[in-house]
Amino acid sequence: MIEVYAPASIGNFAVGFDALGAALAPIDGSLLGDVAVVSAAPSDEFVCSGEYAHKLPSDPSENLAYQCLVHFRAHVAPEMSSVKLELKKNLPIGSGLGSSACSVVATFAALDKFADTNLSQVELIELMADFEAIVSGGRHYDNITPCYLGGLQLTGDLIPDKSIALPVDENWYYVAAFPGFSLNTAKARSVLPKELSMHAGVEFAQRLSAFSSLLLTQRFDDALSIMQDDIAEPYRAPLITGFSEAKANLPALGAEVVSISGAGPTLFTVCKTLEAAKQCASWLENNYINEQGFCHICKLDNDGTRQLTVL
Ligand SMILES: Nc1ncnc2c1ncn2[C@@H]1O[C@H](COP(=O)(O)OP(=O)(O)OP(=O)(O)O)[C@@H](O)[C@H]1O
Ligand SMILES: N[C@@H](CCO)C(=O)O
Repeated sequence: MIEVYAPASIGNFAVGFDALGAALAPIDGSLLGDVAVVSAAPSDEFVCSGEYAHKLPSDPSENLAYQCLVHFRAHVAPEMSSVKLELKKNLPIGSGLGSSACSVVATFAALDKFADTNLSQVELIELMADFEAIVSGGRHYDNITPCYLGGLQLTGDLIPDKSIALPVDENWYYVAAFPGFSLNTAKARSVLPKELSMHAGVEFAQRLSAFSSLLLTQRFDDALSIMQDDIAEPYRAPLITGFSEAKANLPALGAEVVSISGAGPTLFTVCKTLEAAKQCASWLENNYINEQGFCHICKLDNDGTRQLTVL
């Protein structure tokens, strides 16, 4: 039996729309992500379990994880024996935490291990991106690659090996708050302008390249000073109840950055101290999340997708 865990991720990471993503690890040691379990079976079987399984279509053919199994058998490992695939759906749907990416990455990584196909990093990333695009309203790598590789990833189709890891200040904390309602990624992409002005495009390129260079030269405070989302946030903030209020209140509590995680509605902050992170988490728990929501103080998950057990 192969059991693989795939962590939640923050797509865009404020300055890198569709181009930056960061994997999250709650500091309390809990796992924030999906798990795929693959084991030999007399015939193919799919089970979806976990806290959010009931939010997914009951028909296996509509579940991305099962679709990955069908594709893998047809196009990657036709000789693979029959398997039981269990997806433990531990991330909320439409959360802004890379939920569909977690299911896809965990499933393909588990199948690659089980079938001993030893796909390359690029082969796996391309497979994963193909499937995540089915439901996300566009092909983007900024959940897939941080989820798979861990850390903060500068990622895209034109990038060598599809992704480059960037360093961050290891002292940074990330508070991720899922408010308890969903926002469909495809809907959140539909409200974005189809084109950028020359000025906006140049400024986006300047901001992203400067941010990346400042991280690579360990100028972390300077990187934080330009970490803002001028591309998606202005159009998506109105879709997220409470976001503007959080953005107005959290800096006074020590949030260096407040931005939308991926396509939302989860928001995240970057804090330099644990005390500031705790203050922000407390405010968010009292003002941003409902009874279905949650808030985690995190560090980056530098391990990415990994096996939990091999039996
Ligand atoms: N295993 C799966 N995990 C997540 N979504 C799935 C899965 N299988 C099918 N879906 C469908 O894909 C769509 C996911 O849409 P969307 O991309 O908005 O959310 P998400 O990927 O779950 O969240 P996130 O904003 O964190 O990326 C939903 O309609 C959901 O029903
Ligand atoms: N980068 C994509 C998805 C991130 O989760 C978006 O913002 O639509």
